[in-house]
Amino acid sequence: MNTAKLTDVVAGIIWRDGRFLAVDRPEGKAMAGWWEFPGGKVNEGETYGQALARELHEELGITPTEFDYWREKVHAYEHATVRLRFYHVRVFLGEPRGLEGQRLKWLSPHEPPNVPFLPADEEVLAQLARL
Ligand SMILES: Nc1nc2c([nH]c(=O)n2[C@H]2C[C@H](O)[C@@H](COP(=O)(O)OP(=O)(O)OP(=O)(O)O)O2)c(=O)[nH]1
Ligand SMILES: [Mg+2]
Repeated sequence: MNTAKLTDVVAGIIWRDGRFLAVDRPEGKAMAGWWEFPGGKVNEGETYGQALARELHEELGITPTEFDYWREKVHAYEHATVRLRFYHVRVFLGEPRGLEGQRLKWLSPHEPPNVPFLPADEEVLAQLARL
């Protein structure tokens, strides 16, 4: 694995009433049509927490106020290897909206998602179901 090309990504598992928020990747993005946890690439000079707050604000218009780091997942796609850092977001301000044209779904961790999640997320979903 070429770690020189590792892309740091943060993603939020945003909880409400026992469900978490899934979004799809809109047309025009790499891997459009796949579903994921909201988030994105960490910018230079940013902490992970700052990156998470910025991405959730840009993509959903919410401000996370209580979140905890959960786990990491490294996955090699053809175009890049990503290091995903997942955070449980328990409290946030605002009502999530798909500001980049994403569709939103609140999913139970104990039911099959019935939408195609990005390959890196499959094992993460399986672990969520066991929490
Ligand atoms: N946000 C997010 N990205 C994921 C997940 N699983 C997964 O493999 N990825 C990958 C897809 C992308 O290669 C990368 C995230 O990059 P991105 O394109 O969404 O980054 P971004 O939001 O900063 O978007 P952009 O400004 O670069 O368009 O991580 C996930 O659950 N959430
Ligand atoms: Mg993103």
